[in-house]
Amino acid sequence: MPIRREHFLLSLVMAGVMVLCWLVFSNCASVSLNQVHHQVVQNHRLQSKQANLMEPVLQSKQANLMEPVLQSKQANLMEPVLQSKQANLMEPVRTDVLTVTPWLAPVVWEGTFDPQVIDEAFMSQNLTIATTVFAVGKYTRFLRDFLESAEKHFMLGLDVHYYVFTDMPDDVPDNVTLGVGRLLSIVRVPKFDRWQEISLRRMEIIQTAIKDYIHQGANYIFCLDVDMRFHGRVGPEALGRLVAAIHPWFYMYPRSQYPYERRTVSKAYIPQDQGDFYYQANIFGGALEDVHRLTKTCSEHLEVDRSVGVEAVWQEESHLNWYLVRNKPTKLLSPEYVWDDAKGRDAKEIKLVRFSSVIKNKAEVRENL
Ligand SMILES: CC(=O)N[C@H]1[C@@H](OP(=O)(O)OP(=O)(O)OC[C@H]2O[C@@H](n3ccc(=O)[nH]c3=O)[C@H](O)[C@@H]2O)O[C@H](CO)[C@H](O)[C@@H]1O
Ligand SMILES: [Mn+2]
Repeated sequence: MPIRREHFLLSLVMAGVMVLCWLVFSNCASVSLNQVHHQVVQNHRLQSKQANLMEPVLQSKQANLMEPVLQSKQANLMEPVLQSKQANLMEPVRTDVLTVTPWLAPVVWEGTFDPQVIDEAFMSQNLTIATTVFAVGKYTRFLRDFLESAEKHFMLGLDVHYYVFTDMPDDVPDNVTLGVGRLLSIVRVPKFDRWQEISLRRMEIIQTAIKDYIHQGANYIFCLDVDMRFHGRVGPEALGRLVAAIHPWFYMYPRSQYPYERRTVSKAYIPQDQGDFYYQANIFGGALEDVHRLTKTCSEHLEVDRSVGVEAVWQEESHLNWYLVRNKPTKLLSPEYVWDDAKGRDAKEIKLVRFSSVIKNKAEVRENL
């Protein structure tokens, strides 16, 4: 019996050892399973964060990794920057002349603008500038110099469409080389008996032309005399909604001495105490709509004057001045843009003559002198 008892005890100890072993083993297994599970979760988390790795967002930004970082940031240096050369803009360049009107329109003088900044601002806009010029009767002789000098200085880099109004299309020079993007159309017009009539009828013809065909193919229009020559840049700095030029003979005078129409019977009448500047009709322009309104109003007023037998003292120029008292130009051109060769080159405020009237023998070229 004692032997059986020993066997029983031995079996009990072995069973205990086995249970212990099982417990130890099962505990180890569960630890390692937990660890695996944990790793899987961790891996899953990492992968989910990197789900977009296949999209080359970061890589494309770093495509030029071999290039120094600063250079890649400066890649845009090659693009034009609208940067004035003048480091301190608070120092006025011109102190000898008026550069802004009381209604805050700029007056364009040499030094008041940076040609490069202006060109960069306008060149990308694909602008077309319609340009009217009348050459009636003997005035066709001025066309060659006018056109050749315009091709050297007028709105270079922009598209220009010249409209030459003439009674003698055969006298329009056909061998003036026009630059790329520049066109010339000849429009036949009647010749009136008096030079004054030829000059003032331009308002009516221009307003009809803008309405009928010019407005379709242009952004701006300039209306120019033909007995003129370009000597210097007349570029997009001259563009604006309504642009007029200050007459070279009157800019130093007080307004009471301007040669406005002073007879109340004329529609161009301006009282002694009114008016800003005296503008010359040799060059005016602007947006098509604004110049259309100007030429239409002036031609209607010229017609009213005609009906009562009145002709303003300086014909269409008097009516232009009347209109501009009530409709202020948004940009004014200094007399650099409408000089007169008869005034010489001594005026110290004129740093650059850009466009000027040539000296002509009026008795010879005009119809009724
Ligand atoms: C200094 C002076 O006197 N200036 C006045 C004079 O300018 P202008 O002496 O500049 O007038 P102008 O003889 O140049 O005539 C104006 C423009 O009309 C055209 N044209 C004129 C006549 C002609 O037979 N054929 C022809 O084609 C041509 O485009 C010419 O450029 O007359 C203008 C017209 O009223 C203005 O009154 C000006 O202020
Ligand atoms: Mn003229």
